[in-house]
Amino acid sequence: MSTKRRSNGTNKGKSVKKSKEGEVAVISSDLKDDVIRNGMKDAWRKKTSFSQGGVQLDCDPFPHCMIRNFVQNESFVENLRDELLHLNFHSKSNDLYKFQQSDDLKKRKEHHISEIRSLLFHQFRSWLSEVLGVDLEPTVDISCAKYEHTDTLLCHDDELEGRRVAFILYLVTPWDLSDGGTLDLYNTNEHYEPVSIVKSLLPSWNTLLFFEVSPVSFHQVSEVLTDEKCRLSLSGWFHGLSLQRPLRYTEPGAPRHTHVLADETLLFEWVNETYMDPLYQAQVQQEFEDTSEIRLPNFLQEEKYTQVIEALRLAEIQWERTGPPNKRCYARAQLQNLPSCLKECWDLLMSEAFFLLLSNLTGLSLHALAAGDEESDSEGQEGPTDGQEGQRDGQEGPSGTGDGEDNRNHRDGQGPSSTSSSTEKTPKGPPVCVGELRRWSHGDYTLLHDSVKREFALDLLLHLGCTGWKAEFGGFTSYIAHDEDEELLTVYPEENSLALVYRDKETLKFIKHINHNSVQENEHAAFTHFYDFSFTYYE
Ligand SMILES: O=C(O)CCC(=O)C(=O)O
Ligand SMILES: [Fe+2]
Repeated sequence: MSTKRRSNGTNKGKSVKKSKEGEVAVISSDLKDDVIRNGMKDAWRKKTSFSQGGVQLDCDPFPHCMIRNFVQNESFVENLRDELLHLNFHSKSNDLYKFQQSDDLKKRKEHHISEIRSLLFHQFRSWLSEVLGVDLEPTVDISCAKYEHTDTLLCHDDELEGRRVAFILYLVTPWDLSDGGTLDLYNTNEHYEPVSIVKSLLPSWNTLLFFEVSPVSFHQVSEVLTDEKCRLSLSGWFHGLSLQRPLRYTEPGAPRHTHVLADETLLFEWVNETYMDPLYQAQVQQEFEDTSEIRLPNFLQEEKYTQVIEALRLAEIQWERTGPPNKRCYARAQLQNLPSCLKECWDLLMSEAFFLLLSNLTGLSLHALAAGDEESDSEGQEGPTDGQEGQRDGQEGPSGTGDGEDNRNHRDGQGPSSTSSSTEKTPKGPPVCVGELRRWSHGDYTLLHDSVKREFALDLLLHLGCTGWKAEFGGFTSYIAHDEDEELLTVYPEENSLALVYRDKETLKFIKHINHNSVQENEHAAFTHFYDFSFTYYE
């Protein structure tokens, strides 16, 4: 990446510096034009489209507006870009994003940065306030972001108390669709949940985009695919009275099942006999009780493992895409027409004998015959990885977290079940489980979110078809402590290895976005996706 973009080779030393420092940012003349201002006002009120000069408003799927040549003087923008590139950048990565963020720009004294800050939060804010017919506070909320190869910011709505209008000023060299990094806008369903991308905007030099932050303003920065260019931008929010937010929709939890009565021979046919030895089980249990996690390599017997892999690769499995995209994005096998061998593996994981095996391996009370069942009480157990209290979820695990540090997480922590359930005791019924057979490939992920209950649970992951998979591709399961950025445990895909993790109510998990490296660095097409059986057991 060159920082010398369109630099003027004829200017020299001191004189350049001096003229740079005196350089004033001049806002696009379109924003001083009464016809445009009135046209915009009218269109915004009616939620219709408007286009004149460099200003273009579109209200589908939610109101957003592009202003081309936002700063009139080109050289100012070039110098601003150079100034920004000299800042310190910090790598940011969690469930929702991977990118680099600059030092805080609120108080930076550099000339071009202070100039653009003042232009945005004085001149432009007053134009915006008038056009939108809303009071916008002088609060300065701005940072600089750098997205490079495999960086992304997944589906989110920007909603956070006080944010009223989001803006992004793009400072990119010519950008193509094939470079990735588009700003994708989602439509929403009757529950205000994002459904699919209906518009993709290409970033372009000196173009400012703004949109209203609302319950339906779902968007993402798609993964940057170019490894030659950097997607540089200034972005932030104008603050004002937030729009009314409807109650967040709570998904119905996937139904949980008690064990199925299956012939015990299933267990002996399928599971590596090492794990059937009571002495070995006792050792595993000891380790699990100490660490709340364990990996059991070569879990399926060789013959069964080979059959499963063949079925996964060759058989006709009906995969359905999961959503909504602000929560999850991967393929899930439909159970109705699962090939018999996979159905058998599924039955194994749900069988009474398997519940007993898990009890013996973990010391949890998943079966009446498990030792110590009477006195064991999940509420009293040390949590998996951090020993804190409280998490319960109804679906695949995660619950919301705040990211107070930089406000990029865009979750409000106000899900209907986010606080109340953490101290409640769950009435005990028989042990139950819920499971999925999933396929993971480029672009897939799960995100932390607020709308799930928190509870103690045993997670089981059996990875298949992932030989050659690298951590840098993503696709690993990350366990984190609620309300903290601290990573507690990472489960990397390992071939035919069973991972067991006992989590408490405060432990959340997500699957890291699978990036472009998974396609680019894999010579073997077979490695571009992998599978897992993902089950959760509740005492
Ligand atoms: O850079 C963009 O196009 C959008 C950035 C964004 O959505 C955010 O920072 O919240
Ligand atoms: Fe955003």
